[in-house]
Amino acid sequence: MAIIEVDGLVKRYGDHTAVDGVSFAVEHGEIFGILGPNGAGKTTTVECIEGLRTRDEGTIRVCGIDPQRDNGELRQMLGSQLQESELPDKLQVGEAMELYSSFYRNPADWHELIDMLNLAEKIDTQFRHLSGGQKQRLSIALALVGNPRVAVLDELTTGLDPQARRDTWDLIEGIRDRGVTILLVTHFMAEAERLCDKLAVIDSGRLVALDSPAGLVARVDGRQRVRFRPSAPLDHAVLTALPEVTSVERAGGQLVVTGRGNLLLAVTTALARNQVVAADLRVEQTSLDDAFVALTGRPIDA
Ligand SMILES: Nc1ncnc2c1ncn2[C@@H]1O[C@H](COP(=O)(O)OP(=O)(O)OP(=O)(O)O)[C@@H](O)[C@H]1O
Repeated sequence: MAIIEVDGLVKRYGDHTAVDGVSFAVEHGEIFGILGPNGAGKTTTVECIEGLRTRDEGTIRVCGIDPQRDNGELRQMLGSQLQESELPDKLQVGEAMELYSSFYRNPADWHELIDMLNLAEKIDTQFRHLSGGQKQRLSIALALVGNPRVAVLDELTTGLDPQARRDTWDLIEGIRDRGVTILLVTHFMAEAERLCDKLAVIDSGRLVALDSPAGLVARVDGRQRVRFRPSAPLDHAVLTALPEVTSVERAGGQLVVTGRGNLLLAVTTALARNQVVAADLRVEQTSLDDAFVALTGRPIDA
């Protein structure tokens, strides 16, 4: 059963159409990712879902509620991650949890949440003295304190170091296991691939694909990359002439050959014929990054 339904969403800022006819449905219990480059319209989309922005066209339902019509009821169902600037510097962790609990009819046991998020030792610590990772964990705790059916997490792991990011991913999976549906905004491929059951890929305000990470990769499957360091200068035409090869690029001292079929055999045979040895040879399979490039024509961070 769909817990969030977005149909033909349009949002304009003056002459600029930030979201241009986006439609998707999020099923109960999913981790649903909205993936796209900076400025694609991801935050605008989720803020329309959260009832924080007024849409220009289309319909939205969250647990059957129109966010624009019944915002009070929506607040009881939906937990939003706070932006860092929204908490006063001197507010202590325990005080923040107590305050936010008071906003809800049926709050969670915040002490239990604080334990789960590994913040028990920080209950008396002021917000300004928390590390980046601790602030993120507190913002997740605050998003969950109302016992929401849906949690919206926007750029959750931006600014975290790799270990804190992986810890946060484990945490998100734990929250989903408690039955909370998660709407996750991200521009990290690894995060999308690791966490999301389904992804809406948004580019320039439009939905360009709606699929599981594996489904997106499968669309461009069959494409491979062979990467190596040639032992001697090599005319690229030797490789581009091969029917298996679609492109040859230089990356530092390496050559990156993209293609299909038995690419490895074709490339190594051509190199041997030209008395070139391939050092540090690696074969890379298609990733979500490749799928994104195939869908939008450019890498996500371009
Ligand atoms: N309040 C606003 N007024 C005018 N333009 C806005 C406003 N908010 C966003 N925009 C513009 O709308 C477009 C979409 O912005 P949005 O923040 O939704 O993108 P995003 O995909 O979340 O980007 P990011 O990853 O950088 O946060 C951008 O071009 C942005 O500059």
